[in-house]
Amino acid sequence: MSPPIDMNRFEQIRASGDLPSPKGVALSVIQLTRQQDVSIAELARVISGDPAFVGRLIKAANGLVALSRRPVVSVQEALMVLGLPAVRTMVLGFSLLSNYRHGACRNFDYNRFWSASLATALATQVFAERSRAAAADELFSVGLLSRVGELALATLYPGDYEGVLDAARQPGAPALPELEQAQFALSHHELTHAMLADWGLPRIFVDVVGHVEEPEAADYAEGARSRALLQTLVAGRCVAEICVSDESARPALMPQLFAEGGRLGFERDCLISDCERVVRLWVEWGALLQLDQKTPPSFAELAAMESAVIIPPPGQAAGETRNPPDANGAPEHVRLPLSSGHTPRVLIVDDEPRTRANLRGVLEQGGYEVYEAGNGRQGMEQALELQPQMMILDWNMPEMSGPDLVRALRQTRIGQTIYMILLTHRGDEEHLVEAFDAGADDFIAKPLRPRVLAARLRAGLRVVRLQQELEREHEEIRHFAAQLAVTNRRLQEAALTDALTGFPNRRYAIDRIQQEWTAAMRWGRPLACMIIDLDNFKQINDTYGHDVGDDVLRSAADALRGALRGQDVICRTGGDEFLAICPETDLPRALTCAERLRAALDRLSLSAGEVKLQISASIGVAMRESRMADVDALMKQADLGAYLAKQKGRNCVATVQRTEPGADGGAAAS
Ligand SMILES: Nc1nc2c(ncn2[C@@H]2O[C@H](COP(=O)(O)OP(=O)(O)OP(=O)(O)O)[C@@H](O)[C@H]2O)c(=O)[nH]1
Repeated sequence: MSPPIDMNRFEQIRASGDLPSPKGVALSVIQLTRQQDVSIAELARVISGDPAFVGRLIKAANGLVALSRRPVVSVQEALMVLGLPAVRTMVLGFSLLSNYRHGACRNFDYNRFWSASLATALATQVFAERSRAAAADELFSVGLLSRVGELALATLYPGDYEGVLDAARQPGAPALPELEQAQFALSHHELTHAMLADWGLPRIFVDVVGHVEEPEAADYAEGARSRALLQTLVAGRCVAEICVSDESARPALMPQLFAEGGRLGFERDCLISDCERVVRLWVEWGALLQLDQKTPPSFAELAAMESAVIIPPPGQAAGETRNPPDANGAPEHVRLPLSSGHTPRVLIVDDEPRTRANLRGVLEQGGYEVYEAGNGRQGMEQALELQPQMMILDWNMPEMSGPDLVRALRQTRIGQTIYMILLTHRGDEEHLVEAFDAGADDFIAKPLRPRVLAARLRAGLRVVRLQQELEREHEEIRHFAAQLAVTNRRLQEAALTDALTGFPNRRYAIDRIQQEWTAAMRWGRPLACMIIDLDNFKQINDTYGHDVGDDVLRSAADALRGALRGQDVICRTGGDEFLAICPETDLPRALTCAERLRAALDRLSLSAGEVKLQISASIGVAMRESRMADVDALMKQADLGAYLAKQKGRNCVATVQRTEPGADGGAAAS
């Protein structure tokens, strides 16, 4: 049973028009894929209007063929590899990612949300290859969208959701879905479920996603596909949680990952190697999507230190993982500028107003922007909110001592880079060691001497500036690497593409048919190919000029593309010659397909100015036979077929192989 959804409530929300929804090219692609008779060519044309999506689609397709074939380089090929349902959901996911990467809900960390969704997508995909729960390509998108209800609530009700997220963070607060129900009469996972159903995702995925927050409540039978799917997705989310958590919180999440992996029947080593692969993909994808990611985890190291002692954050018991920090866990959304050109921000945390006033005086004289907090808890909140470059903290304070605050902050991503100076009345060795062990950068004994304090701050500032410089360089490198990846892909694509028709070129064709040959040999599967040679094309060039010849070639390519089956690959191998590679195809089927291509060219109506042009092609067809030595022998047979077709008077299909079922040799013309 899926969780109950108040559809009236959902309809009201949908009617508001504010739900996250695909836009632009993505919307056109989704509408096109709903049509029964959409051609791959038409879809590829629309997709090519969004270069960012082209890159992501090709990368996703390569993720699937990486182990078995040469890289996918064109949109057409990517569409063939992925299939329409997967492409549709993928377009949806990427469109939402592009359009909803920022928003108005201040407590909702959009970057963390997408970073976690991406990791879920990749982990679910990688695990699915092992668990065989579903086609890995579809699971990528299901993973990417599996928490879209959270984004929807943040988009629909930014102000109210801010309050709900805040309330959920308080110690002893009810679970987030309960708070959401109370506020909006709908929880985020119910909304996810309703949105996926509304977008037309396959029923099985919608149901499974509906159960992912409470898998134990799902009553799927042992061995059922839904059960395996749900388990795969739950394990995927577990990996994602580790990826987006602070380094200090990660070890505590490992036992849960091992438990989920165990439920899937994965050996510990296989699980870890899968997770390491997920991390590599997550880093690559994160750069491509320009997400600001946490330092990637090493699952091998985390597995090795599973027994290490974990210091729990305040208010949480060691090993407690029931409510791990989620996309809304830490208020990391405020990214204040870190440039060295800006006035450095200093936060003073001290419960004595007089000390704060003294410090403020010294700091303001030094040109710092000064903020104050009167106790440790406020200090924690303000540090995360303001992201100061430096903090001066008193040792003894109510609620949370200075060293405890330093320790807690060092566990957060923001707190790791703040330069922290602890103040104390005592300057003995024991205090000094304790201060540095807690994670402080410096230590000053009271009473404060303004000149000494100013000198210490200047020294600290040098460290801060160096850190900022490093961070900026990292940022530039990340950005540069992402651009380089895109440029490389474009170059690779250009090197293997025929500029006139957009088809893969001869170089690609030779590689590709060799790979299909090897795969067909290995698995004992049929493989056919055809050589399509336009008839009397020289005459067109000679009579109407090269430009008209080019137009004819483009039109012929479009006609071939539209008439070809999804699994076939077509390349331009010469001036007026094309090669179609047809995996899993025997000779009779290849002949039928060739006849369809011939008819498509014959039907073409072209013109050169006022003159109507008629074109045709001679097509030679051949199929792999066990006696053939290599792929060249196959191509040779197809060539002979094309020659035979020319001999027979052109505009026809021919083969030099026997066409009776089961024939594996001989020579007969069709
Ligand atoms: N317009 C144009 N013509 C090209 C291109 N590449 C090759 N050609 C021409 O294509 C023609 C191919 O002619 P042939 O190989 O003699 O064959 P055909 O005229 O089609 O005759 P049959 O194959 O015997 O039917 C030549 O005239 C080439 O110059 C190109 O990119 N654009």
